[in-house]
Amino acid sequence: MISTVEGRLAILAIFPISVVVVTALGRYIKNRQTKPPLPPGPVPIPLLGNILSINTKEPWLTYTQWHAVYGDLVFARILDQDVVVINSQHVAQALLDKRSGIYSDRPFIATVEPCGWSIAFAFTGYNDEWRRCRRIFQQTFRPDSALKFRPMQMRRAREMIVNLIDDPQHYHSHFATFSSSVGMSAIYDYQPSARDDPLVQIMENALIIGVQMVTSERAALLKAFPFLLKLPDWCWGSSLRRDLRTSANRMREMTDVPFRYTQQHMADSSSLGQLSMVAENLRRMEKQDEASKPIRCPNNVVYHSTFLQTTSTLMVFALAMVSYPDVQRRAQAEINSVIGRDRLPAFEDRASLPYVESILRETLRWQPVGPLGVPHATSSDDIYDGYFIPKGATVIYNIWSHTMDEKRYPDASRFMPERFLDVNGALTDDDPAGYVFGSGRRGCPGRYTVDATLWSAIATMLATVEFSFAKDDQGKTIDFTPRFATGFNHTPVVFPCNISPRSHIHSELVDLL
Ligand code: HEM
Repeated sequence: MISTVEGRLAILAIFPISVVVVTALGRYIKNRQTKPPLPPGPVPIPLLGNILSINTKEPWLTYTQWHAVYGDLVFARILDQDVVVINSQHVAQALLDKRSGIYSDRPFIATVEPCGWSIAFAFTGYNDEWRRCRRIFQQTFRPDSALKFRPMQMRRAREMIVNLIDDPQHYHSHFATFSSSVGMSAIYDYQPSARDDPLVQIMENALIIGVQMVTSERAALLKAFPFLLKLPDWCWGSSLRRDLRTSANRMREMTDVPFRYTQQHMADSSSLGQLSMVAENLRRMEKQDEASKPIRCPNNVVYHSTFLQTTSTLMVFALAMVSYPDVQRRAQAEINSVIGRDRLPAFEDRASLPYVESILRETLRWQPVGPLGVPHATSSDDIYDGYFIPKGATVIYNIWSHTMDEKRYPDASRFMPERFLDVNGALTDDDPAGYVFGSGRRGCPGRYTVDATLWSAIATMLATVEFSFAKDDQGKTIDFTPRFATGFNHTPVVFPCNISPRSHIHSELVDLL
């Protein structure tokens, strides 16, 4: 009898359980039927996802291999994070540009806050704070407004030549001084000294460590194992925490010191600060009585971008000139025939120097300094080309895969500016600026400024100096294999290089620089 009652209870219990199971099963089947599949990609392993198959030092190489196997849109997992890799310019335009309302957020990067980069608006989510910062930035750096920097950019480029001729061995340092002096002038109206400037050093020290910390792969590690932030200094594995702390302190210094400089100099002189971004905005805010926070936020990233990206691009240029002397000779011949030898290139000559222009394009393509740009994130679910892209996915734009696309750029690992010229020597429509600066609403707002900065430096260097392989004490060429520092940036490590003034650059001309 008892067993019959239990049996009836069991039958009664089975009913609600079956309802739950059937409903869940129904939902699962419905989801499978209504939700399209995720984009193709490598099979993840439990908990770790695909992290073990990613080259964490140069992830763009892995993503480019995936491109060959899975196509233009690849889905992967880094630990518990959904990741979508965009491998074609066409897909980047379709998603980052045309659907920018969905694709303009930034992912949570666990290292950004602890390493002091949260004030950099490049990492801010797609929100009102970002809009405010971006507006401030655009007011100073939009194409027509950026024109005002041109005389300063050219002046700085010529100063760099004097340094290069004077002290060629430290060419990297002169590139860095040039890049930061353009940035410091544009942001703070600060004029760094030609060498060992204290503010430039503060900036360099802060960035060098920060860029290693904010890569998606390192951030995923901290997100998955947040206890790494709590480890005591003596414990194995605490180096991440120590590096983050050092970075945060240096970032604070890097934000405050030059900002105070501009405030001080605006107070001392009414003429100073007229052209810089901070000064322009301080003035605007004095009138509008706004809080000062939005002024500060874009500064760090401008430092980062002008300093690291510009310096890295000039390093790529120097590497190309040493490795491909024919290219250098052809560019110098163009400059000689268009400008002559008695004066230096000016922005007005730009349109008449297509080969120099093609060198700038090839420099951006050959070794892109930001091969993965800055990651985006989706703010809602999306369906593209029959594939489901979930809300909250990190979206990585793999710029490297375009630059190395053998169909578009045959012999892609070779530095070949001619690929951007047609049979008549005129520039083609293919300009890597269309992808190396990212895409959509978060695309690089500094691109017009940096385009002029790079052109002024490259054209002036080609007109005045000669890059060649360095020689040892016995006069033998020092051969080397290029090495690259990686992290957020991809930048050539300093290599042996000889820089000498071109034969017609005599001392009087140098004095005129
Ligand atoms: C060769 C030099 C440079 C390269 C290759 C470069 C490239 C990029 C890329 C790929 C992005 C991410 C775009 C995206 O999310 O889709 C970016 C963002 C950004 N860049 Fe640049 N950049 C360079 C120089 C500069 C300069 C000189 C400035 C400042 C004057 C600058 C300011 C910024 C800012 C503020 C952002 C963040 C935009 C946002 O999140 O809304 N960049 N840059």
